[in-house]
Amino acid sequence: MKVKVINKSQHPLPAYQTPLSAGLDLRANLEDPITLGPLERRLIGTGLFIELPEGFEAQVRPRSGLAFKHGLSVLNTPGTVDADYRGEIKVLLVNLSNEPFTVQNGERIAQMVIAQHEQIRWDEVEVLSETQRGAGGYGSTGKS
Ligand SMILES: O=c1ccn([C@H]2C[C@H](O)[C@@H](COP(=O)(O)OP(=O)(O)OP(=O)(O)O)O2)c(=O)[nH]1
Ligand SMILES: [Mg+2]
Repeated sequence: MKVKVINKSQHPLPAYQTPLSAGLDLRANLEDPITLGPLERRLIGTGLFIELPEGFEAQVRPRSGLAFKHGLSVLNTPGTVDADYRGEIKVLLVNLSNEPFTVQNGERIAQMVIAQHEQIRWDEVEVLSETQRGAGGYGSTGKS
């Protein structure tokens, strides 16, 4: 599927790193490096603007390597980029470690997965169907 994109960043377009990758790595588009202290969060621009077809969203997710090695995550993961959004795609990065982390210009800080979704119409009723689970949740089925 083709997706319209405007690239105002200093970097190449996000690319799939392997043939079957789901995520396109997003690069920080910065004038200067940004240091995130412990528990600090920053909205980091990518310089990218996209036009998704109706029925699609882009999900902004953490990279597991950065999470594992440096405690870096995406605070609102999965971030939701709506198909009618025309602003810059941004990444809400958070440092969940005890050490400061410096984001360099061009660093791959998150990944974006394009996903299909439904829009619903409500069918408001008084009763829902009965199921084995019923209202059980939060560990109701036990551990083993
Ligand atoms: O990680 C993200 C999440 C959102 N957005 C952009 C695209 C999205 O369409 C818009 C609004 O996001 P969301 O609906 O999550 O935020 P909100 O707090 O509900 O704001 P709004 O009232 O503008 O919908 O912000 C990003 O660029 N990156
Ligand atoms: Mg919203």
